[in-house]
Amino acid sequence: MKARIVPGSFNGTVNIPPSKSLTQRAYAAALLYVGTTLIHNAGNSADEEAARHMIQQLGATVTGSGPMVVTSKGIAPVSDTIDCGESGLAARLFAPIAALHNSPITIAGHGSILRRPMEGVADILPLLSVSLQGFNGHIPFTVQGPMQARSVAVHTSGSSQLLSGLLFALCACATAPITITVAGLQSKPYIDLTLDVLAHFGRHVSHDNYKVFHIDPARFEYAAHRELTIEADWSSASCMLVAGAIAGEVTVPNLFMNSRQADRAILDVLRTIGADMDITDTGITVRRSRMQGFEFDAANCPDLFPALAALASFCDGNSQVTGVHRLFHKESNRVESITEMLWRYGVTFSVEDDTLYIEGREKVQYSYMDGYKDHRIVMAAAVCALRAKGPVTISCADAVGKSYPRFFDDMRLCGVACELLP
Ligand SMILES: O=C(O)C1=C[C@@H](OP(=O)(O)O)[C@@H](O)[C@H](O)C1
Ligand SMILES: C=C(OP(=O)(O)O)C(=O)O
Repeated sequence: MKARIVPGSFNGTVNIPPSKSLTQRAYAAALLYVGTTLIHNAGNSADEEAARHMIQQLGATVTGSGPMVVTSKGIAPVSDTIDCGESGLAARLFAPIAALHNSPITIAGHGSILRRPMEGVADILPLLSVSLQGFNGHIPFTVQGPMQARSVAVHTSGSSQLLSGLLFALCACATAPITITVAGLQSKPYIDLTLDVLAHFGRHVSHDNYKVFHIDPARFEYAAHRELTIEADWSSASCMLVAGAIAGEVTVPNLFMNSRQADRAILDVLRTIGADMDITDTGITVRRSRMQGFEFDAANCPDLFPALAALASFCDGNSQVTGVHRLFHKESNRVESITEMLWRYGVTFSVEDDTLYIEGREKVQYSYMDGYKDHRIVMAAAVCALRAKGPVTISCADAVGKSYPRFFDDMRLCGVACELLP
């Protein structure tokens, strides 16, 4: 599917969907801890639905059309394959979790996840007595436990997601104190989210400055009342806030300002560049204004890169976004997809070492955009289109379903003339 967007103003109120990172973690926790868990405001993007199906394949019952009611007796697989869809987090979260069980379970998926490296899996899981079959560095592969909890050392420079999976799995099977020693951790806020969800379920894990994580079952508490509400998604919000900042006025009522989500950092960027912004009890409003070029290190919030590239394209002067090395193994190679987007829009940019340099301008060229089958590229390209010199067509527009299925509906609600074409 393609999206054809006519440039124009973006004005309105947008209710941002639930955080997919938190929804996926909530499903993992609800599976692991025996009993019933109520998840309010769970998201329904493709990645969240993949996580929901995975816990069902691992034996949980999920019912409910409002709050999700998850009932679990622990891991009791009803299938020998669990399917992560295209979700990197679901693959890396549920591979160690599936390995808690003694039957062979294959982690399958489709699309871009088949190319994304599953770094650490072959180094770590066998040390925990998990056997691996058919592992060639990528999905699909088969794990067979039961995992034996032991202290391990993990190198995580590519992705933090396997560490999240290990934290969930080791908290579920540790019977004595153990440690996970971590080198090269990036995307630290995502580990904070993991620790927050574990703590919500009574599994308190401490760490020494993200280098050594201490899991001590003596510190665990029984979480009798298990209910949690998923915050709105700052990653999805970042695109809408940038759209307001460059093309009109947007109000987002449902964001949690003290969130620990990585992409809440968009707020710091908007403040730094002098965006016209009000934050009140009822939400955050951002209006189009002149904004200064900025310098920002996005290594810990890599999903912000596409939206930041869109924002920088309309700031005065030059901007620098560091952390390019975090972009190679996402749904697309985002160094390639972001720079191609900038190039097609006629924006002057360069990549030097780990930094993307962008020179802002008043308007961008209109063009045919390759969405790279990557939700964040499609959304960033759609936002830039608001300030193009003519209509823009973006391929693979349906990719937005991975995190923000209503993205184009919300654009239309904000007055954007946007057509979806086969
Ligand atoms: O744990 C998570 O929810 C995520 C962690 C990040 O990945 P990396 O740890 O691979 O950077 C992020 O890019 C991804 O979209 C979601
Ligand atoms: C990279 C992303 O997700 P994941 O790694 O979970 O597929 C993303 O949402 O941008």
